Amino acid sequence: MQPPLIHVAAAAIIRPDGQFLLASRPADKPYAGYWEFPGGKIEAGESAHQALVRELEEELGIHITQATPWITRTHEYATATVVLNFFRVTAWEGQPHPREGQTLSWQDADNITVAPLLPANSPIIKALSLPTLMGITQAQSDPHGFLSKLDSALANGLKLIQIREKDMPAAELQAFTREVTLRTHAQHAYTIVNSDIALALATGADGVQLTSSQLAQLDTRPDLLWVGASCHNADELSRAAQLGCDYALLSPVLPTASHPGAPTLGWDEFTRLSQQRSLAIFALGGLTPADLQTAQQHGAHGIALLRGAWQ
Ligand SMILES: Nc1nc2c([nH]c(=O)n2[C@H]2C[C@H](O)[C@@H](COP(=O)(O)OP(=O)(O)OP(=O)(O)O)O2)c(=O)[nH]1
Ligand SMILES: [Mg+2]
Repeated sequence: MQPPLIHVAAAAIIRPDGQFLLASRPADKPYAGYWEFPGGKIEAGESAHQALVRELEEELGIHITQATPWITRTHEYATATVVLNFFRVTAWEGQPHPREGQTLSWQDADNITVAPLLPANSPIIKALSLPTLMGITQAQSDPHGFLSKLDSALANGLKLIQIREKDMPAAELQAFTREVTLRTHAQHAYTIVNSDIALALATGADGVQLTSSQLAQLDTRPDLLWVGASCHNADELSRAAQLGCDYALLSPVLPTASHPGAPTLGWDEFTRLSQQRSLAIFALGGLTPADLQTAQQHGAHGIALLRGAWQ
């Protein structure tokens, strides 16, 4: 017999300081004492968002006013398969308080102090430590000048850099990657290297961004903290999820200066493609920092910027 399929809506309730709320499951429920994201089962006739609003009123006495769809993970427990629809909740009315005998705790993704977590939740905690804004380097014409732009961007809070310098000679790229990594690490930020796994490993960078052709060829996830993939369609997104990537860049969302007139996804297609995905998705293509909220409203984890990150 197939185990029953249970659909759940759950919330990463995120404060402006980045801390999020976990709750310990009350004594009368399965997995009592385990820590979870507040939420619960979607009832017949409800959307995931409606279920989330209801559950957070019932469990925490808050009324949420800003919730964006985020990551969907399926987990097989012994007695049921659970489809968890996670949302990022960033605005609410009222103070969260335990209404069902739970214990509540605000936590940092990098330093979880409660245990045990529900087994399905570790990838979600990891995704909470993934910054929402990625800057893709544009250094080829002037690597030295670029480093001072990088320093300003880091000083302004940029936490995720992707090095993508297709035309830089290998020796120069290696030195550049080491330099960028030193500077990002000094600011507790991450460096991702485009496509070159060996370079990422050799330079102490934090991750690799796989191209679509690498995605098709690799059969194991590279051994780095962050593995992302460049995706343009549903098949590539599925492949990235299968390989265990943490995130995908989905592009091109809007027209770009570099490819005028080229076909774009637009936000509707972006939403359709990114729905029900088990990994975080960044929108890329023709965006500015002001598009972050729009992207998240359409199901993105965040946005990736080329020139817009360095102005
Ligand atoms: N709320 C929540 N449930 C999770 C998480 N991770 C995870 O695997 N689950 C599983 C545990 C449960 O099997 C299911 C959620 O069901 P629940 O017991 O919270 O449902 P509910 O609030 O509607 O409770 P009930 O009234 O039906 O007892 O999803 C999570 O982070 N939050
Ligand atoms: Mg619940």
